[in-house]
This record gives sequence, C-alpha cells and structure tokens, in this order.
Amino acid sequence: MEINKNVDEIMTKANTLIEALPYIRRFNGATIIVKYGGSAMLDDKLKMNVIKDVALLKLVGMRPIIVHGGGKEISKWVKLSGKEPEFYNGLRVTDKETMNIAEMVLNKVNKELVGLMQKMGVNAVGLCGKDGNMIRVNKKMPDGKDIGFVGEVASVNTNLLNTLMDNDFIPVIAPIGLDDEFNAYNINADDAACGVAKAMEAEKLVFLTDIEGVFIDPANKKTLISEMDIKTAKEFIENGVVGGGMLPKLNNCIDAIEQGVSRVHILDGRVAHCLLLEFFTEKGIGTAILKEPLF
Ligand SMILES: Nc1ncnc2c1ncn2[C@@H]1O[C@H](COP(=O)(O)OP(=O)(O)O)[C@@H](O)[C@H]1O
Ligand SMILES: CC(=O)N[C@@H](CCC(=O)OP(=O)(O)O)C(=O)O
Repeated sequence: MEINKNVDEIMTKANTLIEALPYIRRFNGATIIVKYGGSAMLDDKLKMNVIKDVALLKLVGMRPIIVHGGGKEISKWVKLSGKEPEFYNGLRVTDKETMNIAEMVLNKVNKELVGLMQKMGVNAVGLCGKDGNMIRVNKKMPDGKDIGFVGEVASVNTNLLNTLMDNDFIPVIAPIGLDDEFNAYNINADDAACGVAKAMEAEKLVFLTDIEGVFIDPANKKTLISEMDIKTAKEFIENGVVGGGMLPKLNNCIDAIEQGVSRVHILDGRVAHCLLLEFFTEKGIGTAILKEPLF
C-alpha cells in the first residue's frame, strides 16, 4: 500500500516535470531579466520563493539576471532621517542625502538577495552599476524638471554580464549608476531592468510587483488586463489609468518591446512560485505587453 502511494506521488511529480519540458526547451539558453520590486519583498519566505524560482530557471538552462528595487525600504529610511519621501511621475526626487540613503539601502538589499541565492546553491554575484563600470547614466529630467541625482541608463557593460553568466554566475544588480563625472545616481529599478534587457537583447523581461498586473480600475482591483498591446498601454498612460509606481513600469514595457525584447510581463511577485507559473504554463499569469494586438 505504502509503495503504491509513493508510485502515485512519483508519477505526479514526473508528469509535472514532463509537462514543463516544452517550456524548458523554448527558453533554453535565453537571457531572462527579472525585475524584483521592493514592494514584493515583504518577508524572507516571499523572497525565498522568488529566489528558488530563479535558481530553477538557471538550473534548467536559462541565463537569468536579477535587477532589484527596494523603494519602500528607501522611503522608510528617508522618513527616519526626518524627511518626507517625494516622487515625480513615480521617480524619487533624490538630493545628496537621499542618494546616500538609497545607496546604503540598495546595497543591503543586494547582498541579502545574493546570500539567499547562495543558500539555494546557485552562485550569484551582487553588483551595482558602479562595479565594472557597468551602468553609466545621463541625468534624467522628466518634463524638463530637475529631480536631483536621478539617472537614465546611457550604457550597460554587457561584456561584464556575459563574462559572469558564461562562468555560471547569476548577476544581481542594484539600480545605481555613474554619470560622466563619476557621481552616483539613483536609477528607478524599472528603468535599470529595461536598460539591461535592451543592452543584453534579452528574450524576456519580467516585472515582479505587488499587484496582479495592470488593472483598469486599480483602486478597486477591477478588470485585470491579461494582454495589452503597446498602443493601448500608451493610451492608459495618457488617460491616467496608470499612475504611481506602475507608470515607470509600463513606460519601460513599451520601450523594451519597441527596442526588440520579445516578451515583457508584469506579474504579482507575492504569489508563490509566480515565475514558474509564468514560464511553465501556456497562458502565464499577470499582464503581457505585446507589440501588436492579437486580433
Ligand atoms: N492601472 C494600474 N494597475 C495596477 N497597478 C497600478 C495601476 N496604477 C497604479 N498602480 C500602482 O502601482 C503599484 C506598483 O508599483 P510600485 O509600488 O512602484 O512597485 P515596485 O516596487 O514593484 O516597483 C501598485 O501597487 C499600484 O498601487
Ligand atoms: C529614481 C528612483 O525612483 N529610484 C528608486 C530605486 C529603487 C526602486 O525603483 O525600487 P522599487 O522597484 O521597489 O520601486 C527609488 O529610489 O525608490
């Protein structure tokens, strides 16, 4: 009786693995950028689920890169320093003091994620854009407005990232870059992920956040859009359907698709094994951004 039960269990597990085979084959050797937002890093268990998924993607032959955020944690420490966090179009207004806080927090988050990856038995290397001259920036001036040390990605050292991945390391990137005068700049992590995805000519860019995807009525979580072409995405931005932290995300989805990244998705990083559900099922989860409408 006991033996039969085990056989059933083994068969179920074997079938699950076999069902995953076409997807494993589809993405074999593909460069995958996972943007892991601070909003979906609520606790260690949640982080561990994401890390396990990334480890599995790596172990079945993909080339994952993590670009992480930490916005909520930065805001917490900015408040503790006696300031009120300030945003313009989803981007943090970053004076010198805020930049120092952002750098401290992001580097801490970075090393935490690297530690968890090591625990899962995959070799990760934590970097920010300063390391290996990886990310150079230009000052970002949204609508011509000066919001301080906020950078947009000007260039990415793909050579460094390829060298790491060719040697089986998973790069874990904190969104900090250097300008022409070697000043540290705060980069919105969605911008950094998109910059890395474009430079690496990634197959897939996935944004893990704290909401199921793009909603038409986000306040009431009504009408989740499972597929959206870039024309609709632009209309959503213009009409104000999308705001706050979703704004840089959706702008970057549009940019990534227009610049040749094949697949771009926004999904809920709080769902256990969201990445496996996205990669190993036909329909996936969350919102997929497409170049053109399906029909
Ligand atoms: N139309 C929309 N659909 C979904 N979320 C939206 C929309 N408009 C604004 N948002 C907000 O964007 C947030 C995600 O951005 P953010 O908090 O910056 O996440 P992250 O830390 O992952 O970058 C959601 O929690 C939601 O409040
Ligand atoms: C310029 C800018 O907005 N930088 C972001 C960088 C971190 C980030 O983007 O974190 P999430 O992905 O968790 O939002 C910030 O300071 O919050």
